[in-house]
Amino acid sequence: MASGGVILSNSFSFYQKRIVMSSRMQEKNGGASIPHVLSVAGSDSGAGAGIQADLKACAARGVYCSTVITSVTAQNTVGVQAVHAVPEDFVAQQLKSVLSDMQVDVVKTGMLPSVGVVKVLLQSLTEFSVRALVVDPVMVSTSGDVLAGPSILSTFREELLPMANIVTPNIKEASALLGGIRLETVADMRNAAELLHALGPRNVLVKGGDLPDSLDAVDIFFNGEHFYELRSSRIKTRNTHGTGCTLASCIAAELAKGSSMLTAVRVAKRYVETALEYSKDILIGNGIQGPFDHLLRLKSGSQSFHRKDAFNPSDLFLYAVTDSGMNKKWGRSMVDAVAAAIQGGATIVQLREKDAETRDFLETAKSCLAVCRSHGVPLLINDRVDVALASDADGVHVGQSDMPASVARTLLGPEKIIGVSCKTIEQAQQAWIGGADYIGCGGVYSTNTKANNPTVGLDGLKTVCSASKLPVVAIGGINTSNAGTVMEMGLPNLKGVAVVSALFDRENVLAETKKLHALLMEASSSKIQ
Ligand SMILES: Cc1ncc(COP(=O)(O)OP(=O)(O)O)c(N)n1
Ligand SMILES: Cc1nc(C(=O)O)sc1CCOP(=O)(O)O
Ligand SMILES: [Mg+2]
Repeated sequence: MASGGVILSNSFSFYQKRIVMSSRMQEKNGGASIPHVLSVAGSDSGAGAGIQADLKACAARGVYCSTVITSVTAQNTVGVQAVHAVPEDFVAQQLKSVLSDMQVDVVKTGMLPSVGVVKVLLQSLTEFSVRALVVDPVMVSTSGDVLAGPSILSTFREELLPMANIVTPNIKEASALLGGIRLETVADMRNAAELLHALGPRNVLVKGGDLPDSLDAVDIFFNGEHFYELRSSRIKTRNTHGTGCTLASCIAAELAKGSSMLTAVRVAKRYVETALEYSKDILIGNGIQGPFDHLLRLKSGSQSFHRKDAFNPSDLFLYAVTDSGMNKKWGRSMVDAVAAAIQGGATIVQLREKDAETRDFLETAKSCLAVCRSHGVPLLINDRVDVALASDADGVHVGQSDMPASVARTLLGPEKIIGVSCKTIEQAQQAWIGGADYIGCGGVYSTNTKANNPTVGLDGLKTVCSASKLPVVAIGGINTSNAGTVMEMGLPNLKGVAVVSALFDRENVLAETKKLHALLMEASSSKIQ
């Protein structure tokens, strides 16, 4: 790991490269790589927090979790009765055993009970590279018991935080890390986030759950450039033991899957909120603070947790955008057209129904969603956030004159996919700030499908791709004669092409999609060589 932390890019190239690099080994072993978090934390015998919470949170998010135990606590819903620190050289041995054998994507830290343990961890991170370090600076348990003494503060400040991609203190921890400053308002939290950021972590999340007099739980996320006030409703429950560990583990899990930092934080907050709501009435233990149930999705049947988890940018590879006029012209239903495109190799579908009545659009969306879900292909809705919400589609695509991405994000929540059309660097930057997952850039060539659409050309595409912090899909006049040219340019962040007429203004959607898919595969393999 480079000093100053691991650069966690918003592009997924490192992750994808790692998969490619390890694929030979997997082929040999006949297996597939899965995202991997290593939790370096203490054990909680009551299993609400610590290593046990981390294991459950990662399992719930579909990520493998290995563990290095720094301390064993005798603990229940009443409090911490005893702490037994694991000897530092044995912590070092555990780190070596895991990191020398397994490809860990993200390390997440919890209870680090001594300066020696922090040093051992830092030493391991210089020897074995990982993609990101998530630091939950655990100092005091939710029951008020001290888990790491004041002697450790300077090591946290001077050595651990500069290595972190994100640090996630609550109000008390932020205050302790900053020499005991008072944190009583959201403005104080912003100030604390800025001061903590100056210590070196790339991102800071100050958790305001303990802030007095607020109806919502407000957390401040600061990435060194922008502040985000992330609000979630305060759930009335005694079952909040382990929320900090769970949030940090979930952030680590989402990062391991390839999410951007802001998306990881948003998804993690939503997951914790949902888990608290789901478990608010369960009764475990007789103390004042109980654990919650991390594995709700195994029981709830909730659709939102069954969707393929985070957005995968490689889904943009062959993006089929429908047009009802074209399908009518060729005498087929929207569902048949979508099914044929998926069979031909489309990796994501957008319903672009400009003239549909709302009720018809909703019914079509539900039918198409059933087809898409059965093939694991995401379905997005063009323009209509209401239809996306009502149909439980996987997200929306919005343009510059549609609903802003930030508003769509608020309405749809962190787990849905949001795409934004961008022709300029400024629009791409705004899409990223607004919480979009990808951008569509065009018209690359002139098109008859969208009236009065300015063409940006290959140069405009190159400019936007080079500056974008988000994955890009090219659109506009793309067909089997020019898709190869677009992809062979090897533009940064360009993940694929979006097409309307080249698939749907044709007699045989299946054959045309297959042709385009084969061509894209060829173009991307020639790009790798
Ligand atoms: C993938 C993708 N990129 C761009 C667009 C265009 O969206 P917008 O600018 O909102 O124009 P309309 O499609 O609404 O006419 C898109 N739909 N998909
Ligand atoms: C819907 C859309 N958006 C564009 C943009 O430039 O943002 S171009 C376009 C139409 C693309 O259709 P075809 O593949 O038939 O050219
Ligand atoms: Mg639009």
